[in-house]
Amino acid sequence: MKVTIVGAGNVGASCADVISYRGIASEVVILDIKEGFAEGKAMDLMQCATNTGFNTQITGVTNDYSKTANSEVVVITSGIPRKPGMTREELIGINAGIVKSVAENLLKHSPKATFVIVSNPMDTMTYLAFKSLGLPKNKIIGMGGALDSSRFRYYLSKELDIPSNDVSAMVIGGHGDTTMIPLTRLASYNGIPVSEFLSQEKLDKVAADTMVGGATLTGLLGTSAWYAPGASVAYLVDSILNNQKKMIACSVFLEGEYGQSDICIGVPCIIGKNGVEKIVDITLNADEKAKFAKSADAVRAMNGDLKSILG
Ligand SMILES: NC(=O)C1=CN([C@@H]2O[C@H](COP(=O)(O)OP(=O)(O)OC[C@H]3O[C@@H](n4cnc5c(N)ncnc54)[C@H](O)[C@@H]3O)[C@@H](O)[C@H]2O)C=CC1
Ligand SMILES: O=C([O-])CC(=O)C(=O)O
Repeated sequence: MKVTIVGAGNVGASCADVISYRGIASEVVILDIKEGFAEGKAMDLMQCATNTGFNTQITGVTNDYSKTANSEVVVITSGIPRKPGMTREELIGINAGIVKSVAENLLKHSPKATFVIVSNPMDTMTYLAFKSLGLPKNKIIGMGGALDSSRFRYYLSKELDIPSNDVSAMVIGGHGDTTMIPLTRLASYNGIPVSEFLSQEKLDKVAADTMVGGATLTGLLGTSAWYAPGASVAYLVDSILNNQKKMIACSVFLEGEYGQSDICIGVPCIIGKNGVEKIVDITLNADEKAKFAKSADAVRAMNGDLKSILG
């Protein structure tokens, strides 16, 4: 099973690391535009093989798309990350052109691949990929919800003083500081609603911390996060390649679900060998519905900036 990751930077390399370490794919190709960079990352990662015990073959290439041929999954992390004080949306000017050309090159060599879009602003980059590639909607998946949900579970677990894996919780909506919707009402501690254990004030603080989780890390690190993003992409790729049919919040093209159309935004999806196997259209309460509509308005406004690039 072959996976290509474009962008050998922080997120791309971290993703390749988790995919190989966990044996998710037999072959990983990392491609970057910077001469020698992907080759160097691949060599460094391959030199982990004997000490961590993996058998995945990792190859690095400089802009040679022929080496990506017949990948089952392609991951796009190429583009610039934000710096402290910036929003993800500010990256659109540079990243849109990069994502479009990278996606088109990948498609030429792997026409059957499922595309996973990571570059920010992710929902708009996913919409761009969907509109420019002409692939069926199940083949284009934006990664953001898996990461945001893991941060939500982290913040809840800290507040509850329990292991993260005992928390079940999901974030839907846009992958932006103000557009994410942590579904607090549905979050549970081993099946028991978290509202049984935490005050509304504490739950509101957890939701607010989750929404700015990426910005908090960008402030601390000087660039955006990579370990949890890389692991979240690997988790998604695992569900595709190994047909796990996990339910994961992903940015996907909607046609009426959640009252929205002609937009890519985060909703719960069943992810398997066909990419998006199913969109899980749950009933939101009035407050959640209003938040979702507002989030979609913001994402749609950002998509409007693609007019010149989509023609
Ligand atoms: N959706 C999500 O949840 C997350 C998204 N991101 C986004 O992922 C992107 C990458 O972040 P990092 O890895 O931290 O950045 P980075 O700067 O470490 O790596 C980006 C890599 O892309 C390469 N690149 C640029 N243009 C290219 C092209 N045309 N073809 C091939 N490679 C190209 C660069 O040379 C660089 O190595 C950013 O846009 C960031 O905002 C980051 C974390 C989470
Ligand atoms: O915060 C950023 O810019 C990168 C990202 O999307 C995340 O870590 O959630």
